[in-house]
Amino acid sequence: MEKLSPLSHWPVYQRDSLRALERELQARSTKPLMEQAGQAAAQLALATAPHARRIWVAAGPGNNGGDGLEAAKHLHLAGKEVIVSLLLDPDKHPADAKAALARALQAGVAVQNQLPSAWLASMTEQDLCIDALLGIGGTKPLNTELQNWVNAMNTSPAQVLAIDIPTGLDADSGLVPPENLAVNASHTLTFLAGKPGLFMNHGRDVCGQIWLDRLEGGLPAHRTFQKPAPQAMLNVATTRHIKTHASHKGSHGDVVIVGGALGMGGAAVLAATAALHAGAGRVMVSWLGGSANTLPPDVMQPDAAALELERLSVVAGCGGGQAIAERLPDILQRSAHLILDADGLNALAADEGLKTLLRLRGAGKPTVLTPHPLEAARLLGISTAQVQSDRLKSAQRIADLFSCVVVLKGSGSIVAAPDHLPVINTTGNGRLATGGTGDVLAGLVGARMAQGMNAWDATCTAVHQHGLIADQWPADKGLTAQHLALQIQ
Ligand SMILES: NC(=O)C1=CN([C@@H]2O[C@H](COP(=O)(O)OP(=O)(O)OC[C@H]3O[C@@H](n4cnc5c(N)ncnc54)[C@H](O)[C@@H]3O)[C@@H](O)[C@H]2O)[C@@H](O)CC1
Ligand SMILES: Nc1ncnc2c1ncn2[C@@H]1O[C@H](COP(=O)(O)OP(=O)(O)O)[C@@H](O)[C@H]1O
Ligand SMILES: [K+]
Repeated sequence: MEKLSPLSHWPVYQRDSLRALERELQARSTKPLMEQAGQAAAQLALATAPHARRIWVAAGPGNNGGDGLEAAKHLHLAGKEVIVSLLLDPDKHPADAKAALARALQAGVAVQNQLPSAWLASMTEQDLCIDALLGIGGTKPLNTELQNWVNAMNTSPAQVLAIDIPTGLDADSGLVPPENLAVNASHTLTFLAGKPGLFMNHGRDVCGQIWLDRLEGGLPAHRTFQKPAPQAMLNVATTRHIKTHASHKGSHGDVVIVGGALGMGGAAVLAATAALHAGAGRVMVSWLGGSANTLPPDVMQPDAAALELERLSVVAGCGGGQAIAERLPDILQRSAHLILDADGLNALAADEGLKTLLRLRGAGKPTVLTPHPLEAARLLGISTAQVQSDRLKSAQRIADLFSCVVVLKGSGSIVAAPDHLPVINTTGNGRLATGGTGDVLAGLVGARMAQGMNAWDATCTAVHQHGLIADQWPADKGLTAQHLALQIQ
């Protein structure tokens, strides 16, 4: 069993591929997967709620419920006071879950078909609820009974361990539909591989600490098998730019921020500060009508005409307003490396000519696009809700459309590029949802590219580091974009 950490490099599968993986693994495993899953859940329950006296297992009608029944059996045998509430649909009860029910009953587990309300009312914080209602088969809104059971878990003082995914959360999208509700878990033990929904949108809020058991314990040691391809990977190993002794400022690359229209100078300052602290050799701002007297003295302010874009990492669009559109044809054609952010992306979305120029840049002049969901929606000509309902696909579509590296920002940032498996970044949190943190990210990507990283590595590394700084931020100190930029190393 593995605990999710910023370094976890787990494969991530959507529902259909998970089913295929499950079939392949089940066919080769000497031990039924459900038995392994139930045992792992019981083990985690005992480790995370060691003083639990009472354990309530809410079990659903499918195989997720079967996992819960297996766990209940082990916990009962470990001496815990266990009640299983089983929402049974006898006609549809899968064979594995039926067998798990028989084993639990035989072991003496108390199984009933309703909420043990009085018993639940006397649970304490040390006790435990196990959510085995729905797993990856939960695709429809919860019916009233399921909602009542989820409510009982969410209002209990006891901890909640969700099996596979918290009930109510969509495994693929990470969304909880507005008319729905989801289990609010303290821990989630997921099986086989990561599911995209655990790491994005509402998933980040309802999963608590995430754990993975790949259920490979029953594979004969000498047998390997070709797994179906995952849809994404979590994180990638990050690299640091080391400044050698025998280097000078010219060795670490030059970044220019083209941004800061009148009244929006702060965005350019933030991007420049980030690039500076990330260790770029020289950082410049080319103003788009604004100016800021808060610009660090180490940042240069050259004339636009004097910029040698052909040898620069250009971060364009931060606080760019309408003015960026005029500069973009030149920037798109000449910049050595380009990071297009904010109003630069809005200008691109509105102009077919700019889109053509972007496509013409090709691989020789690498480009990174850093849209948030609304900017992504404009680029794709769809709604923000459509982007959020399949963040992996949306990021990949933009990457393929423009042959660029793309970061789709937000809860669970995605990095995508043509011919790459997308990466879901697991660092970062809601404290980043404050004005200007996106400008900081754009400046950081610019610095990493200036320092010689390719666009993919630079972007993955920057997104990871940006989120990690936010995760390590002191709980009693407000996070602002400016202070975030100052923390970059
Ligand atoms: N078959 C196996 O041996 C294994 C199964 N596993 C578990 O099995 C889960 C998937 O099992 P299933 O495919 O049976 O799916 P689930 O157990 O997630 O749910 C399917 C059942 O719930 C019902 N349902 C779905 N949404 C509902 C709603 N809104 N209101 C009322 N009923 C609803 C469906 O009609 C169906 O009966 C995984 O998430 C995982 O927990 C894993 O342990 C791996 C091994
Ligand atoms: N809920 C969240 N969880 C994790 N990261 C977030 C969240 N909200 C925003 N972020 C991150 O904060 C940054 C915000 O960028 P952006 O939306 O462009 O804001 P701005 O334009 O104000 O700089 C992005 O890196 C994004 O991924
Ligand atoms: K569940």
